[in-house]
Amino acid sequence: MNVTWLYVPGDRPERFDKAAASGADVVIIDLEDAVVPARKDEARANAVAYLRARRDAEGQARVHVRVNDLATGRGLADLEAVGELADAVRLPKVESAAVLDAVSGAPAYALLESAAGIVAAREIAAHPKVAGVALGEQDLAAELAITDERAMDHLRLQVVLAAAAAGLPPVPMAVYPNVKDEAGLLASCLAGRGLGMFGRTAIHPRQIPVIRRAFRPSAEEAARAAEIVEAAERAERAGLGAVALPDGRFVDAPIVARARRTVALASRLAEPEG
Ligand SMILES: CC(C)(COP(=O)(O)OP(=O)(O)OC[C@H]1O[C@@H](n2cnc3c(N)ncnc32)[C@H](O)[C@@H]1OP(=O)(O)O)[C@@H](O)C(=O)NCCC(=O)NCCSC(=O)C[C@H](O)C(=O)O
Ligand SMILES: [Mg+2]
Repeated sequence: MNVTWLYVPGDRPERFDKAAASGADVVIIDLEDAVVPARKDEARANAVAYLRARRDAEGQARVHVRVNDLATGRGLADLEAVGELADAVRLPKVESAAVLDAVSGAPAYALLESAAGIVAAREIAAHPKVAGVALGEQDLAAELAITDERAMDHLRLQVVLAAAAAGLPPVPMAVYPNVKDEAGLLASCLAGRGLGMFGRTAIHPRQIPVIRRAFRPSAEEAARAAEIVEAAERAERAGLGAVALPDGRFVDAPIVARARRTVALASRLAEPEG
């Protein structure tokens, strides 16, 4: 399961390899808002050249491309150019499921970045071409004049629900816009984790380890989960579906399922020793 995605502007090809070596699970070459209109053709050509030249190697980051808005000719031309080469495409400013009918080729991730997009989240998430959804919080905050994090939490939860109801993977958090505020990034990731979000897109390589730390179960959480799994296995051998731990905590099927996920995640995100 991916935890970190790193954006790199399509007109900075000298940074593509740095992004791939950053430790991010996925690199997103951006052709949209990080690129000024005058450089968009060049950015698309850079993305195509990079994708054609890359060699799949063990441990290599996957490469996604954020194309321009599919409601524009430029977005459709981006899709035509990179759709068969990228591991996935990210579609900005999706506001209705209808626009997704144009998608072919790589799996598509829909970005909900406007009031209309949030309102249509359920139908967008349920579209068969959609492999996942995420928010675009900078665009949302600008459109809705949001300055209170609690307001953003309401929007996040709507997308979390739409994704879960459609059977999509958990929703990753949107970019944290200050590349020097690591404490703020960590606190924000922990808050998003509490809303059921998982993983985060980054805009700078230094954000990657902070995001991994935030979504890695703590040693205490991992130990508690392992204890639950062991108790469940003992209960199963005794023919019991529900038991209480010595400290009074109740354990049944959904609690065990969650604990198993935590154990697996702790192992997947374990820091290398030394
Ligand atoms: C934010 C940046 C413009 C900062 O760039 P800069 O000031 O040049 O960074 P540094 O001097 O700290 O760079 C240090 C070294 O790190 C490399 N670097 C920096 N950023 C990246 C990157 N993204 N990928 C790869 N490598 C990177 C530099 O090359 C330096 O390396 P070295 O010279 O060897 O020391 C910049 O980080 C940046 O452009 N970030 C990405 C911006 C972007 O793509 N934005 C689009 C996504 S945002 C979004 O999606 C919002 C959403 O739509 C919404 O609505 O919410
Ligand atoms: Mg945006």
